[in-house]
Amino acid sequence: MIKVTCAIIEQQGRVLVTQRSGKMSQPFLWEYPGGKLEPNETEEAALVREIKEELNIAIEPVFRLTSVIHTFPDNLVIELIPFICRYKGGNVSLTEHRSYQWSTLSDLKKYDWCPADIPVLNEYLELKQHTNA
Ligand SMILES: Nc1nc2c([nH]c(=O)n2[C@@H]2O[C@H](COP(=O)(O)OP(=O)(O)OP(=O)(O)O)[C@@H](O)[C@H]2O)c(=O)[nH]1
Repeated sequence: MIKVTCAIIEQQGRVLVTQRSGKMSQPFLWEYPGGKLEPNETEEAALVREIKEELNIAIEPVFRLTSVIHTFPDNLVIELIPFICRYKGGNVSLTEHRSYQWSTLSDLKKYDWCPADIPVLNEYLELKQHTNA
């Protein structure tokens, strides 16, 4: 099973969402940016590294949500490990993705998400409803 970290990056009540490019697997679907853990890397370190590589911004992972085990049609299995993250600085510049948006919470459900991200989105919105954080 491949461990993949992903970041729910918050800034001023909005969340950064990214669209996969036509060259990637799951082309044009939306996701939380992130990527695979390297050997001996912590989840948090992998996420900070991937976000710097993919978006050129600095983040701080703050709160881990429940991970999601997802099996793709070709039998690839991933563990998607989400963290709510604080945006620390830098301007977004895309190196791999097709596009990005700072989405309001109420718009998040409108995106065409990677299937593995749906339970993450639901848990996140549930948490936000109950904490008002
Ligand atoms: N980064 C990221 N990957 C996700 C999400 N949801 C999801 O199913 N994945 C899947 O997790 C795997 C690892 O993501 P990745 O973005 O590091 O993949 P990669 O470029 O190294 O390889 P690949 O795109 O050729 O598969 C991919 O198969 C990707 O489709 C998500 O929210 N964020």
